[in-house]
Amino acid sequence: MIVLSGTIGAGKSSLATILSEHLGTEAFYEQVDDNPVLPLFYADPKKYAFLLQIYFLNKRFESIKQAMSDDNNVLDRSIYEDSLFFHMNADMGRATPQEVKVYDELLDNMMQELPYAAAKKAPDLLVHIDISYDTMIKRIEKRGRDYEQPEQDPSLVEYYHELLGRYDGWYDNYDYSPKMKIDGDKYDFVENPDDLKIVLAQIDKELASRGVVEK
Ligand SMILES: Nc1ncnc2c1ncn2[C@@H]1O[C@H](COP(=O)(O)OP(=O)(O)OP(=O)(O)O)[C@@H](O)[C@H]1O
Ligand SMILES: Nc1nc(=O)c2ncn([C@H]3C[C@H](O)[C@@H](CO)O3)c2[nH]1
Repeated sequence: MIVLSGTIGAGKSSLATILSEHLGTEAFYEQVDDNPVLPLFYADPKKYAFLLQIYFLNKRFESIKQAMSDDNNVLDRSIYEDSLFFHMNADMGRATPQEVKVYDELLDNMMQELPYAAAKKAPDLLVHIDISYDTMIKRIEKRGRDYEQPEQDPSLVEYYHELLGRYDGWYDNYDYSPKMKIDGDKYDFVENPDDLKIVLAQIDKELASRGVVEK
């Protein structure tokens, strides 16, 4: 299983579709537009941060179990990033220490079950899409989900800066599997076919060097 990581609007869903088609495998997506808790969270983060987190954790576990059935299936965000989001929100006062404790213990418990439930514990490769704040905002505007727009809620400017800052340290410390970075500012793999070729070649090279066989 290949896992994509990156901040909001980095292009994970787009790359998951492209990469799974390229490899002839299946993509597994984070539930967003049909997620009933997400709009509630953006409207009242303090009230809904914990519920949203449990929702994502449950869905992610389900996706991982399915995606792990093939080496080259593509998952469009890692379970470790869910934890990053939650701890950031908790540090912003949107979850109590008790909620954090319950979440961390539940996550730990679920991770211990993964090798049995999914036959494997870690992804074969993590592909991190790295983007700047400006790119992030452009993509969020392009996609146009109301509740994500800083124009509607100016406090999101700080939220997004904080999130991006945490992602840098997160990627540097990530050591659950082999990892690689894609420059999402430089390569417009959604609209530019030449850029897409370069990005796919970078991933193919990494997969080959890791001995993950292409279909
Ligand atoms: N490399 C790219 N070049 C140009 N546009 C892009 C690129 N990547 C993504 N986009 C556009 O940015 C928007 C967000 O992309 P996408 O939904 O793939 O992001 P995501 O990382 O899955 O976001 P989220 O974490 O919020 O689910 C979409 O409109 C998409 O078409
Ligand atoms: N609070 C919180 N915790 C998560 O684990 C999490 N994962 C994703 N998201 C939000 C970001 C995008 O708006 C949208 C799509 O990625 O969902 C999250 N929000």
